[in-house]
Amino acid sequence: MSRTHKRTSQTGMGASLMKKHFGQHLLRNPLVVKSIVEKAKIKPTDIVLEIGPGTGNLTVKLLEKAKRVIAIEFDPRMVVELQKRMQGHQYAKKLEIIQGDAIKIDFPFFNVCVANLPYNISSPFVFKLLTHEPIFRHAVVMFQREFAMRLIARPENNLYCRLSVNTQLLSEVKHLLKVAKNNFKPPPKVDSSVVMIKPRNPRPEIQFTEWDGFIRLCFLRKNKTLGAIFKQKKVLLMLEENYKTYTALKNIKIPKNRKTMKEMVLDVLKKTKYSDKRARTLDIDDFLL
Ligand SMILES: C[S@@+](CC[C@H](N)C(=O)[O-])C[C@H]1O[C@@H](n2cnc3c(N)ncnc32)[C@H](O)[C@@H]1O
Repeated sequence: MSRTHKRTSQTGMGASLMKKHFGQHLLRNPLVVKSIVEKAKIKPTDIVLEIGPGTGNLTVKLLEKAKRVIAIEFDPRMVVELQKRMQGHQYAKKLEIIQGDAIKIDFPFFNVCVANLPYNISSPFVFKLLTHEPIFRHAVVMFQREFAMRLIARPENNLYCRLSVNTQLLSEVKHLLKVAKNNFKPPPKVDSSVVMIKPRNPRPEIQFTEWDGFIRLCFLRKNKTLGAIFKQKKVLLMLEENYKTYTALKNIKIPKNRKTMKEMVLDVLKKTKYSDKRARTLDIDDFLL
């Protein structure tokens, strides 16, 4: 049933065992657990990937619906707690626990992902989901409320940012549920939200690392126009560096007659008349032009 990265199954885990840096805020309201599992729309043939099962509050409910659950848990003590809970459980055989860091481990094949996530890994986790192959059906994930709002923010909204653009480019993202902090033990400092991330299938044909580097620069100064941002030498150098790192990483040969990033970006800005626009006002399709 388990291993370390290392795959290795409600306990009364004492508060003293909770590790702050692991973001261990366990769901204590069964109604919230039920609602998350319902929203995940799991089919009996599904393989579910759960990130951060903790003591298994969500896990046991996922096991009732899925063909298999693969759970990745970083904290070895939580793994032990979960194994204890699963001893003699009717669905113990359907569960596989992998002990390790969900950000570093290659995900196994799955159809649906469910996670009450430790908030400190939200950004790298979303990035990993959005670029994951093969494309899965959807993910239902609990985030800190403000992070969730950034994922779904639209142009002109204060929270609209690089994360919103990347997420909405690669997925349909929907707010599902507000979860107040008193539903957790111990309660976190802020409220949370559950979000559905449904990857676009097929995925838009972009080179993500390069694209992300470009979007990062567009949002570098929220109140500056794109023209002003891309006039800066420093920014153009960063673009060029991004491009070189990317091509080296992917072993791509740089064509001799290629335009420099400066030429390319200034061309696009001129053609699209975006020089006077600010990134916070542009929708995904505008960036794709
Ligand atoms: C917010 S708790 C959720 C626990 C449980 N799913 C629940 O809802 O009650 C987050 C869990 O993720 C685990 N965790 C923290 N960082 C992790 C990482 N990088 N990879 C996998 N699990 C991690 C924590 O140890 C903890 O068990």
